[in-house]
Order: sequence, then structure tokens, then C-alpha cells
Amino acid sequence: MATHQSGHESRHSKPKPRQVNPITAAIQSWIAATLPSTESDSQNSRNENLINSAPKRFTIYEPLALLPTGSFTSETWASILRTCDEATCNSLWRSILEEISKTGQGRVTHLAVNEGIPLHKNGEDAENVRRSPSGLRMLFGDFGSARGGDQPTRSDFDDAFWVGTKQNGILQTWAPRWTMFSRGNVKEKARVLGFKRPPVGQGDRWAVDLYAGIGYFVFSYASLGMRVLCWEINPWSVEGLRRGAKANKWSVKVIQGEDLALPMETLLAGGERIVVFLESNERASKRIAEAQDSELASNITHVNCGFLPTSEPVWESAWEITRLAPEAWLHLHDNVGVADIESRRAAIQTTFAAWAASGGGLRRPSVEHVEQVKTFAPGVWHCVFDVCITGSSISNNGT
Ligand SMILES: C[S@@+](CC[C@H](N)C(=O)[O-])C[C@H]1O[C@@H](n2cnc3c(N)ncnc32)[C@H](O)[C@@H]1O
Repeated sequence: MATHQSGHESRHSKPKPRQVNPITAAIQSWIAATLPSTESDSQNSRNENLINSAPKRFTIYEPLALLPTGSFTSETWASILRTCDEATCNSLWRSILEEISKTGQGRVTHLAVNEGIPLHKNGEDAENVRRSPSGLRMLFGDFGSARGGDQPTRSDFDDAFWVGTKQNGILQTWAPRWTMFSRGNVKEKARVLGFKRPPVGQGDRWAVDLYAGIGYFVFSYASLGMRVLCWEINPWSVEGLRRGAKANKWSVKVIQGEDLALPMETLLAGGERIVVFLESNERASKRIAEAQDSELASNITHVNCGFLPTSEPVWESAWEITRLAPEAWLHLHDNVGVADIESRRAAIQTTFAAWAASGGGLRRPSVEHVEQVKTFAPGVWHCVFDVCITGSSISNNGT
């Protein structure tokens, strides 16, 4: 279970004996054991500065403790850490892990700093489309080899460091060296869990996730009883998704390599709850059209388009793949300035209305709801635009 702590008591809890923040406690004993003490004013103020500028918050994704951006980079910390040898630094990190483990929120053996997910990797022009966490600053513990980044083998997967968390009762797992994880999406996942469950006995209901990651939203749809088709280009995320699906006891199939050339009818014949294609979502609409020719995946009731700053490149595919569903919902993730949310909603409505008109006007799209998930930057919201499409008549029994 992921836990997040600031070291402050809740306003409503009974007064308890004041507890020292575990990171502060670790630093205090490390200073006492490591740094020469002469009781001079300048050393006292340096030590105070070390404690004040150290992080107080952490998130546990067992067995990893993740510290916030910028941790241990203040001038005082940078100069102390520069002069410490590896063993002395390690004794600090170990002491922090021990103190965090003592809080009873989970046993942690690895320590890292979350330096965010750069849109471009160092010095590279190309966009970091996989949203790889190249900013992860690994302080302590074996995070697995740097080998196998782009084309990992089964043994790279077996040797990697995996962490897990449970959100809304659903397990998720990932290798933090290779795959991002956004804790802030927990609210949106919970909202998805509140969508209508498919009625029993009326054929399969399907969901599609065009940016599956490690299954953040895929698992919400699976737990609602839908079959899910998903696309993801990062093999590390696909492996996390596969492991997570198994941990939640859902059948899962990964389609990759030569199998990508097999007919959709063959690929979907096993009836797995989750089928993930390790390839670009640019191929999704063609594949789904092929499946629908075989009367499979006709009733796609939800399509998740979860890419920021915008998922616009896949909106037309999402429109096309739902053409046989009597009622479909598209969930379009988009970063929007707070003052522009209404005009963005209107622009999305116009785009979909134009597609509807060019298809004969039978399907009726409507932007029914805008969910403001979290602030992405000052004045910018991560929004999800829910587009409801009605008016199609399903051509078969919905399977
Ligand atoms: C921001 S993560 C989204 C994961 C999850 N849906 C979420 O919202 O938290 C975006 C994911 O899309 C994947 N991705 C980017 N471009 C893609 C493409 N063309 N086809 C399939 N997956 C893609 C990346 O590898 C990454 O795992």
C-alpha cells in the first residue's frame, strides 16, 4: 500500500506525544555519529541548516521510499555529501530507511528522489514519449542494471527492481527505473470505478486504453467486468501491466514480436480479460476494425486517452473504434489553462460534431462532463473531457 507522510499530525487527531519526523531523527543520529563535533556556533548552525533543509515528506511504494524533488540538494547538503565517502553517505541513507521502516507504514530497503519526468531527456531533441523517469535519483539499494532499456529480455525483467502499491483496492506494479507512476491519478481511477458496470448476460462490454502504462486505468475497467484492449510502447510498462494483472487475478495476454502479425480473431480467441499490444496506438483503429469484422470487440463502451499535455493525436481513432457501440464514452486527457476550460470544451464539441456530420450525422457526440483531476502547473489543470456518443446501432450480439 502506498503511503504518503508529511510528519505532521492531522488536525482532528488527539494530541499525542510529539513524534520526531523519521528523516529528521535519522539525520540527527547520523550527524552525531559522523560529523566531528566542536560545539562551535558555525557547526551548530550548519547542523541546524542540514536538518531544516532536509526533506520531511516521503512516499512508500514498498520496498521503495521516494523523496520529493530537490531533496538533499541545498548548498549545505551538497557540500557535505561531496566530502563524504560512499560508506558515510550510505550510512545516512540506511539510517533514513531504518527510521521510515519503524513508522510501521511498510518496510523499505531502497531510497530514491523523484526528480520528475522530463518531456525531453538530457540533451535530446526527441520527446520522451515513454515518459521514462530518467530523473529518478537513486540514493540507496540495487535498482537493477541499466542494461536492456529499450529492448529488455526476460532476464532483464527478472533481475530488475519492482515495486508495488494498492490504490482503490487494485494492485499495481512497476520498475521505478524504467516506468513512471503518477500518484495524483488516484482520484481519476476512483471515478472510473464509479462508471456503470455492464449488465450480466448481454454479451461482452469492452474498454480500450490507448496509452496503457502499467495499467492504471486498464485495471479499473477490468474490475468493472469489461474486457480491455490496450496499447503501450514501453516494454517495461507492458511487463508491469502483465505482472499487475496477474497479481489482481485477471487473465492477461501480451501481443508482441511475430504474434503482432496474427489475425485479430486468433489473438482474441483465448477470451483473456486484458489483451495488451506492445506497439504504437497508431495501429489500434485498424486492428479493432479487423476484430469487428469478426464480430469481436463491437461494443466498446469506454476509451481512455491518457497522455499529457494532450491526447489529441488519438481522438479520431477513439471516435472510429466506438462506431458500433450504442453508447460509448471517450475520456480525453488534456492540460488546459484554468481560463480556457470552457473554450476547450467547445472546441472538442465542434471537432467531434464535424466527424459526426461527415459520417452521415447518425452518431451524436456530446462533451458531457469535464473532470479537473489535478493542477499540472500553476493555473494549468489536468482535465479529462468525457465525450458521450449515442446513436449507433450495434450490428450484432455485442460480443
Ligand atoms: C502518461 S503515461 C499514461 C499512463 C496512464 N494511462 C496514465 O494516465 O497515468 C503515457 C504512456 O503512454 C505511452 N505511449 C506514448 N506514446 C504512445 C503510443 N504512440 N502508443 C502507445 N503508447 C504510447 C508511454 O509509454 C506511457 O507509458
